[in-house]
Amino acid sequence: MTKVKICGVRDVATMQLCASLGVDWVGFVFHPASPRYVLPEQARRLHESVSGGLTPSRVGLFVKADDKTIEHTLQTVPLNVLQIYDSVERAKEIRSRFGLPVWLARGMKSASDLPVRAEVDGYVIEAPRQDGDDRPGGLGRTFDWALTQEWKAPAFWMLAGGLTPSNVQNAINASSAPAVDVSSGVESRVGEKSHKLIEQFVEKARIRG
Ligand SMILES: O=C(O)c1ccccc1NCC(=O)[C@H](O)[C@H](O)COP(=O)(O)O
Repeated sequence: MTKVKICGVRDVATMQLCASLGVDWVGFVFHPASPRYVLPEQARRLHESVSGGLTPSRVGLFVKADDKTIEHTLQTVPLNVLQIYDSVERAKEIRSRFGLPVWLARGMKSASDLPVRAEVDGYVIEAPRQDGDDRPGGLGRTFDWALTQEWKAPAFWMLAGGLTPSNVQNAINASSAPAVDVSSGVESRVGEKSHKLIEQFVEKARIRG
């Protein structure tokens, strides 16, 4: 079954919905410029609101964050994975310093942007940045999913960027992605998750193509 990550979770009700649906990962955005930003203390409260049962793994998103920021975050909320918007070298450094799996986000302009060696634990394969973007992800923008169809992925990866309940099945079929990641496509407005859209997305993503 295709795995699902719901990114940009900011409120208890959405966290609890993700847990009840058996979502595989939730993403907390620790990038202050994001409309989905959460403080580490908020993320801890979200985590505590579902702990005890079967809970989604917690992915922390960091954009060019320094060690101090990551350290403070990890002291406040237990994370399972660090999703990094930075260089391969910095991603490796973070992995060895904090001892947690690191996923590196990669924007796809062409198939040559696809990683050929496993430099980190996983890749979030998404749309490329464009001039004027105020953040590196969570922009609801797609790319050509067929780029990954024949790719021999060297490590775990997930497909991200512009996915919605309406296109996620096509996206999985076209890309052969083992996991999908969504934020904007399950929101009623930027930063506000829609429970109905999350339920629809999870259901569609799990249908075998
Ligand atoms: O969501 C943000 O505002 C954000 C800010 C900085 C770095 C990453 C951010 N989001 C990444 C994601 O939510 C997902 O990994 C992915 O890009 C899916 O985004 P979307 O196209 O909105 O579904």
